Amino acid sequence: MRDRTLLRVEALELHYQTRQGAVHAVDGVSFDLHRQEALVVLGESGCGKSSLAKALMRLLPRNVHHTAGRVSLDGVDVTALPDERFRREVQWSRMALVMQASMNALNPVVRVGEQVAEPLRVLRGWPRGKALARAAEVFELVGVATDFLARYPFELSGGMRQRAVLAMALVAEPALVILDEPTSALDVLTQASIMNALKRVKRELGTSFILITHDVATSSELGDRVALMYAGQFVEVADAERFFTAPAHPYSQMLMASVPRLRQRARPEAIPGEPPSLAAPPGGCRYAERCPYRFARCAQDPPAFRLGERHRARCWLHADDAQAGGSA
Ligand SMILES: Nc1ncnc2c1ncn2[C@@H]1O[C@H](COP(=O)(O)OP(=O)(O)OP(=O)(O)O)[C@@H](O)[C@H]1O
Repeated sequence: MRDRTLLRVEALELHYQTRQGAVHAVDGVSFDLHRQEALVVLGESGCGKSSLAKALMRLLPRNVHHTAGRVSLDGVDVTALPDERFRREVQWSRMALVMQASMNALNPVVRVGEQVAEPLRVLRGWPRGKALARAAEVFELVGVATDFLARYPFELSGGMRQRAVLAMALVAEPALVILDEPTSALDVLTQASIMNALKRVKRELGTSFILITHDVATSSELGDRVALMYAGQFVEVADAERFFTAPAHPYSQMLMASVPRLRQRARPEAIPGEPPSLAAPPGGCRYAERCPYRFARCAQDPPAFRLGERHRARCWLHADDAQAGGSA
């Protein structure tokens, strides 16, 4: 039987060089992603979500200070591949990224259909007609009428442009698509309809997704699993249902309490304080400063304790509940 695990990430690090010193944007992130599974990476602005996407895709800016860790796709360690092979065999063809605000990055003078078909021409060398025919199919899958293929980006609404960008990422049928804030610039109805289109893609093409967002409502739409990121680290990874109903980490609990609900008497709570600077992250637990349960042990860096099947929380409060196999 084929292994269910599509992606395995172990101790991934990405630090940037800045005038203030090294910024620890991704600092020891580990997780697994199964085939046809959607993992939501949730976190406040600046916690390192986009950097994680860039590290996975190896789209690194020039001021990288240090990278480390291991990324395996389909059981193959892709971190070991030289850049040229990674670009040829992995980037975009097996693992694609829809970057933040990419709907504004479509080429204004090229018809949308040509742009959606381009990955097939470049990556697979398909002739124009065949690539356009496939682009039309993917267009329909993400909810765009095929006559839009002949239009220019300025003739499309924001929602349609975002779907075109999704179609471009999906057209070569990568096993994994990373979506960085794919709907944050759109109105709620358009957001909902794009989320529905993504669910259809997941079902029909069997694609796995990593959905990056700061919005809890968006995350609950598509996510099978949730990873909560704080100051460059994953503080909790759990099944979505577990995360939304019984989160284990104090930060996850505060985050859930800060989400306004329709039938709620008590006012949603804001989380006091601010995340630490990633240029000088504190030793010990990075959330300790803001945590109401802080105790002496939090001065040491907590490992990710294993609380159940594929459930981990990086918090000393769970040291005693951790299952055999302990931290990981
Ligand atoms: N090229 C870079 N050089 C230096 N620092 C960077 C660079 N890119 C990002 N950072 C810093 O790294 C940290 C993480 O940034 P990142 O964009 O990954 O966070 P994010 O969670 O995606 O935030 P947002 O939701 O606002 O996009 C921030 O402190 C940011 O200022």
